[in-house]
Amino acid sequence: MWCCRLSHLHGRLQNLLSRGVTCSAFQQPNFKSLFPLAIRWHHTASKSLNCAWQQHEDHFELQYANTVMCFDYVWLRDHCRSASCYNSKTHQRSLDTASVDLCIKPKTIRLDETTLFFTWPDGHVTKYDLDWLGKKSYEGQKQKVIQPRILWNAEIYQQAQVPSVDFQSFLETNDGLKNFLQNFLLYGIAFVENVPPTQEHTEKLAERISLIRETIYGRMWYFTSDFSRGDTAYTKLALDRHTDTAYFQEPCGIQVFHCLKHEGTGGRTLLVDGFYAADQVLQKAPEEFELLTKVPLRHEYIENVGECHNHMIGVGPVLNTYPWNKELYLIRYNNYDRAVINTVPYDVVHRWYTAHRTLTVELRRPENEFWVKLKPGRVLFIDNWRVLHGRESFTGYRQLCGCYLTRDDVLNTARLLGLQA
Ligand SMILES: C[N+](C)(C)CCCC[C@H](N)C(=O)O
Ligand SMILES: O=C(O)CCC(=O)C(=O)O
Ligand SMILES: [Fe+2]
Repeated sequence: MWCCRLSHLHGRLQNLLSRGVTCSAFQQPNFKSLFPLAIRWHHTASKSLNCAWQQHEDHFELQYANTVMCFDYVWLRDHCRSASCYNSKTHQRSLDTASVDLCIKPKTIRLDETTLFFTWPDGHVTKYDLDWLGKKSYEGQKQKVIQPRILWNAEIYQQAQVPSVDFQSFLETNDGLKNFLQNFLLYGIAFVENVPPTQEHTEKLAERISLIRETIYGRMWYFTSDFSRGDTAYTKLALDRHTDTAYFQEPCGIQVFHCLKHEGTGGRTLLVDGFYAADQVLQKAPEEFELLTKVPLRHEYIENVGECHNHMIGVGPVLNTYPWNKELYLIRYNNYDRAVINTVPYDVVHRWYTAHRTLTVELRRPENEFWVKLKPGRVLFIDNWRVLHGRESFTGYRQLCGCYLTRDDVLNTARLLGLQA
């Protein structure tokens, strides 16, 4: 067959899938499938368009803009943007995909300028713009850059001199908000300055970019070292680097911290870019990185203090990557809240501990630690899916307020401002 430029993963997927549902027509060799239309290439008249296509037995192949793309026929029918298949006002599919014959093939295919026309056996016509197919295809999106990020250690972050955004400009201008979000997306942390040191003003900030995620800790939280809750956060003890709410099925996306008062010593905040550390693991020990993406873990929060009774459990690997491009999108790292491991046998457990140690060594390198003293007026936003936080032990009276944000809504705001998120 001509179209052999399938990625490894894709190849394996296809093997797997071909053992599942296949169309009987493909299994019985007939004259047509022995002599597919492979030799009959269709070229566009204009050389400048640089487009060629051919109709294979089980897929449509398109060469356009220096990319070879292979499309499944059901996919081509399913993504039809005609008025009866797709509501362009709501951007929702109207077509019932289950009504599409899984063995569907177009009756005819025609290219006119930059539009491909597929006529289906029932006479329905689907039009595709070549650029649209180029952008939306598997092969096209594989080439697309992943979320732009600047992975950092303390030196990289400090040298970058990332500016903080002023409270007023954050609240009142789209540019202020956009700059803030751009930095937040790039580094996973961002600061707002000159915020009046009250819970109400902190809440206003949060609401400017997102919905506040209410949790067992409340909507806005306000805490001191009074052990009002059954967690070390509510003490004066040091806290090693961690991500919060690893014990939720979906850990909180963003954490907001505003230190309203501290009369005492210590209490500095530690920040570590988890993606930078994970990337070091990927470079040095790729099979350990892989294992950290594979072994599912439980994290657990059990609380019985005063009126507070909670038992939360979240399941997922330490490193979460997208299966199609291996991009890391979430790290769950909380050694305090990690529950009993019993999801894999003992030999895998041992390899997992080795991999976890490698990651921990990276996370603990002093050069990866960025320390800041939170002060009244300076609000810190942390991407809790990427950047770990911790704190130094402290003395005296210390008041912190803040909240969690829903990640979807922060990204929504970023996209509406024209940012890639
Ligand atoms: C105080 N505040 C509400 C911010 C967090 C409390 C959560 C602490 C928990 N061990 C965790 O890491 O998720
Ligand atoms: O007290 C601090 O600075 C942070 C404590 C903490 O980790 C948390 O509240 O999530
Ligand atoms: Fe925390």
